[in-house]
Amino acid sequence: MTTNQLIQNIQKKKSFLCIGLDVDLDKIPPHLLQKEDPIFAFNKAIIDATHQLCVAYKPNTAFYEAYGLKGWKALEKTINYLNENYPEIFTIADAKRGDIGNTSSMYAKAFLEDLGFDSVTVAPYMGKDSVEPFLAFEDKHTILLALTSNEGAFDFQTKTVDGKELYKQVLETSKTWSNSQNLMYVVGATKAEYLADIRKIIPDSFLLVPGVGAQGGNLQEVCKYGMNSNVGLLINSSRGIIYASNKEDFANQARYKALELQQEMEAILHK
Ligand SMILES: O=C(O)c1cc(=O)[nH]c(=O)n1[C@@H]1O[C@H](COP(=O)(O)O)[C@@H](O)[C@H]1O
Repeated sequence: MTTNQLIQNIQKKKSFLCIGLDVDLDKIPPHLLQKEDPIFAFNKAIIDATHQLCVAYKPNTAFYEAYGLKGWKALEKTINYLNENYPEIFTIADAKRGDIGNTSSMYAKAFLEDLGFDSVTVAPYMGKDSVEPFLAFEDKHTILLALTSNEGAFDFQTKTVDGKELYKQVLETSKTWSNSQNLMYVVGATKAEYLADIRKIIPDSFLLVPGVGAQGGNLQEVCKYGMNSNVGLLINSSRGIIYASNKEDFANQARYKALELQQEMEAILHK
C-alpha cells in the first residue's frame, strides 16, 4: 500500500486507529477454545466488528510464535483474511527484526512477500545494512524503533552520544539510507513530550504510536505534538480494545472501545 492510500483511508474513515491483535489464549473468551483455530476465530470476530473504525491492524508476532506451528498458521490466516476481505486496511507485522544483510533480506521476504504484510517493525541497532533490505520493497514500509514506550527506553535511546540523544541519531541517520521514503517510526505514546523535537527531524514521516490504553499514554497529548498536515500518526491500542470482555459479547465490546477512540480522533481531526 502506498502512503497516499493510507492517508486517503484515514480521511475517509476519520480515524487513525491501529488495533493490535496480540492474542493470548489465557485471555480470550473460553468458549472460543473449543474452535478448531481459536486464535483465528478470535481475530476474525474482532476484525469483522472493528474494521470500519480503524485503518490498520498490528499482530505482534510474539503472540503467534509462542504457539508454534498453530500460531504461525493463525497469523497466516489472519493476514490472508485481511488482504482478501479488507484490502484498504494497512497491515503491520510487529516482529521487531533486524540482522546482518542477507539475514534481514530473509526476514523481509517472510513478512513483506510471503505473508504479504504492508509493513514490518525493525530494530535499528545493527545499522544501515541491517535495515536497507527491508526498505528495498516497493510500496512496503519499514517501521523503525525510534523511542519506545517502555521504561527501558531510557537505558540507551535517550543517552547522549557525540552530543546528541541516540534516538535522534537513529532518526537523522536513517533518513540518509536508500529508499528512506519507505520508513516510518515507532514512538511510544508514553513519550508524547518528545514528539515536538522528533517532528523537527522527521516532519513528514508516519509514526506508529503504541502505548495508548493499557500503558497509559494520552491520545490528546500525542496529537498535540505529533500530528502533521497528513495526520502522520497511527495510534495503536491492543489490550485496551481486544480484551474489553471475555464473554460471548467480546467482539461488540471491542467495537465500543474502538468507537470511543475513533470518535475522539474524529473530534481532533475536526478541530
Ligand atoms: O513496536 C511496537 O508496536 C511497540 C513499540 C513500543 O515502543 N511499545 C509497544 O508497546 N509496542 C507494541 O505495541 C503493543 C502495545 O500493546 P498494548 O499495551 O496492549 O496496547 C504491543 O504489541 C507492543 O509490543
